[in-house]
Amino acid sequence: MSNQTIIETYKLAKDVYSKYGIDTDKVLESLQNLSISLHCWQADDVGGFETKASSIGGGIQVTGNYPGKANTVEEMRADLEKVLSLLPGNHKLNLHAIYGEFNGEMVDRDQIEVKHFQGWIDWAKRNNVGIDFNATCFSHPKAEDGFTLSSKDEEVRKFWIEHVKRCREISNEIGKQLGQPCIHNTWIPDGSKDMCVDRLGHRTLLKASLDEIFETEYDSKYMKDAVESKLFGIGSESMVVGSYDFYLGYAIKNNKLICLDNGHFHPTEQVGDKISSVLQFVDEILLHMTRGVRWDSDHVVTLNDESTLIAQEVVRAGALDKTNVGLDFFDASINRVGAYVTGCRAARKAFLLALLEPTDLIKAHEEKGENFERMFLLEQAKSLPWGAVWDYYCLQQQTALDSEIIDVVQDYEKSHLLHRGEVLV
Ligand SMILES: C[C@H](O)[C@H](O)[C@@H](O)C(=O)CO
Ligand SMILES: [Mn+2]
Repeated sequence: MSNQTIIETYKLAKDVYSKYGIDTDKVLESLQNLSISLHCWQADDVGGFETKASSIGGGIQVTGNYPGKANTVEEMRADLEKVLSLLPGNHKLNLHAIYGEFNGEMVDRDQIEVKHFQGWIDWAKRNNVGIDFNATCFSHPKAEDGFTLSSKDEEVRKFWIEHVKRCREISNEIGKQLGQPCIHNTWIPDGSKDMCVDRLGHRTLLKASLDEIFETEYDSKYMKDAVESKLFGIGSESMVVGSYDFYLGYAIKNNKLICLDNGHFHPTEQVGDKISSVLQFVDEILLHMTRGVRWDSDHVVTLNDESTLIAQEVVRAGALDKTNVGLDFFDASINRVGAYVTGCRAARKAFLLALLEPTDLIKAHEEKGENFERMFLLEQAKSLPWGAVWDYYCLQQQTALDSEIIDVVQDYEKSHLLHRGEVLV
């Protein structure tokens, strides 16, 4: 499609939306202000750059051995730069602590420092992105029995407390250097495969660990804390210490962000439905947008009912400025750059659709009890010409159109990904 056709089609779409009271130019401004945090771990199957790499643990699993995994920090940065070039809008990079540059040194998790992440901070400046950060409390010998911050082994618990404290300190420094808040998210794998009778004991220990970790207060200009719950993991099917009840209570009481990962709930629960509830009690939320498929919480995001409802509920609540959008998926069975591009573009499309929704009109019907009319308009909104608005946005942002993505990703696969070492699973 020529640029001229895209512009003309956009004008027609703009006209259609204006009849529903929607100003598409304003919508695109809001969409541009939405920053999406791109998780680094899709590039290398949650491997990281520690010298003594442990295999992935903590109840998460990556399946597949598609060629082209990023094996070095340079390869990962090249992939991320390629991905960013194919995404419209603003972004952050979401780093895990295992992605430091340790230069062949064995640096254990309780020893990490800002200097190990300086290369990423400089890279972020060059690429005009912010950074978010995560303690890595899994894939480590001291996490092998399934407990970290809630461990009854005091030495193990102290080790992980020190790790998370250091991660918060690093996050604060990242925020200072980049001049924007770095969200530090705490997710731990702790849980039990089978019936655990001392749930109270483990949860009491987790609370005590978090209280100790959060004793140091940082300026929210530079760093903010989030806590992430989970329903179950592989090997923690019967009890997860950091459950939703636990962390929602903790976040409300201690003024932390609650991280809502939509792969971490029962499949019939809707994270979209939780947003207007939790926002009554917490100032901000962190989203981990993902796609749960049966037992797996981490398939690539698509524009499905779930991602759509999440975005709609954020926008309907007027809560874009209270919502930090992150992605969380890892699929090693397909081209990883393609996975990023699909997932991130789908997440942004969900927000575009939500911003284009004629919510005031629909609400007016709802308030009159006209529920057929509400349902019909919601259906109609699905086929309004939002694709024309998306294409125009991509053009405006000087990034590839959907129709160009497959070729670009295939070219990169041929020129870069296929020349990398074999992925051994
Ligand atoms: C690697 C991430 O920290 C991890 O996916 C976490 O956010 C999670 O969702 C665990 O299931
Ligand atoms: Mn997550």
